[in-house]
Amino acid sequence: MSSYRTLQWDDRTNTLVLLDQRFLPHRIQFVTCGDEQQTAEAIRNMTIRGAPAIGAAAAFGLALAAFRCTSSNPQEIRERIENAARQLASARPTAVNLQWALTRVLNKLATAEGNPEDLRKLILEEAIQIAEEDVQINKKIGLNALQILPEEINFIHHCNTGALATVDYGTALGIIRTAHEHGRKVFVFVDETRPRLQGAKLTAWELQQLGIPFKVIVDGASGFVMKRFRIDAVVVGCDRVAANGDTANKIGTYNLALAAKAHGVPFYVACPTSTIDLRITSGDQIPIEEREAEEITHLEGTPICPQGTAVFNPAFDVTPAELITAIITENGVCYPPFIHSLSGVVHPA
Ligand SMILES: CSC[C@H]1O[C@H](OP(=O)(O)O)[C@H](O)[C@@H]1O
Repeated sequence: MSSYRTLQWDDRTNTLVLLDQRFLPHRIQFVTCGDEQQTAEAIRNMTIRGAPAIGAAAAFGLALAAFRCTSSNPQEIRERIENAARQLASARPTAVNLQWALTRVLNKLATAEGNPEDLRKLILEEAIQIAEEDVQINKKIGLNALQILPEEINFIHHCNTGALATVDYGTALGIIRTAHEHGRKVFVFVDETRPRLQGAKLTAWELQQLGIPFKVIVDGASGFVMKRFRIDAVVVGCDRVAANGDTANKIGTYNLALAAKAHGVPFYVACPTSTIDLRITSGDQIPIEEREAEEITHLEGTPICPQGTAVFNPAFDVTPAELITAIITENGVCYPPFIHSLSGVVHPA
């Protein structure tokens, strides 16, 4: 059984078991996905969320499609998997890791031969490989960040980018964890991150378990925190980085970057190179997911707005490259001009 922090493949039943993040931190419960449709719905409703995590889940969703296809005709299995990839890719549009993981599995399938059992095994092995690599990549991101962080660091962090947003260990929260584990004196101001409160619910839960001191703040307090306290760095994750360094991340990141610029606080983006999309030249080309109004008008199911209130609920925003100090990847730290430094880490020599 391949078991990780956010997901595991049950090889007795050939199903995908997800830690249901919608009920954390107060309820630990799981969702079992039996096919690609259930996996796509789990990604869309944020049972599992976080760019690298949904990429890995989508890859396992293709394995589910292969195992649920009982045809003995290899071509029919290929068709089922290709249809499954389209269904999974449509679950959430912003995080490029979804497309990246699906494309990686499809490319593997394109050159494969063999009977249906061979194809099922190959796809599952590729999904497991993607998951295993993600954990190692996150640890490398953390180690690369150490070279640019001081001995004592007060962070502001946005959303959740820890083990729960990845297969394990985390990206931006992985940097915070690595600094802590390497003896740096770390403190974190945790943006609660409206409307889904990934910071207040998930990041707080992870930091408590890691024994890292923190305080939760409302998103709008970050500027005042930079004015009132010594903040050494803002560190965030991301969902898609354009070739010029413009970065899509959880809504509120752009405001945070503006406040950091105004206060001269370094603003770091952490990401695996799979989140860098060199196919697009700028952040204007990044699709921004809009989610349902209830995420804003309700809190834990209780209405907080007058009935019929209209909302604008983009799940992400785009931080322009000029507000970003550095982008920290598993292959190194990228500084402006990102148009050159990013291609160096995506295609290392
Ligand atoms: C490891 S980066 C995770 C990234 O994904 C989050 O979005 P969501 O919770 O909607 O999946 C957020 O943008 C994080 O920065």
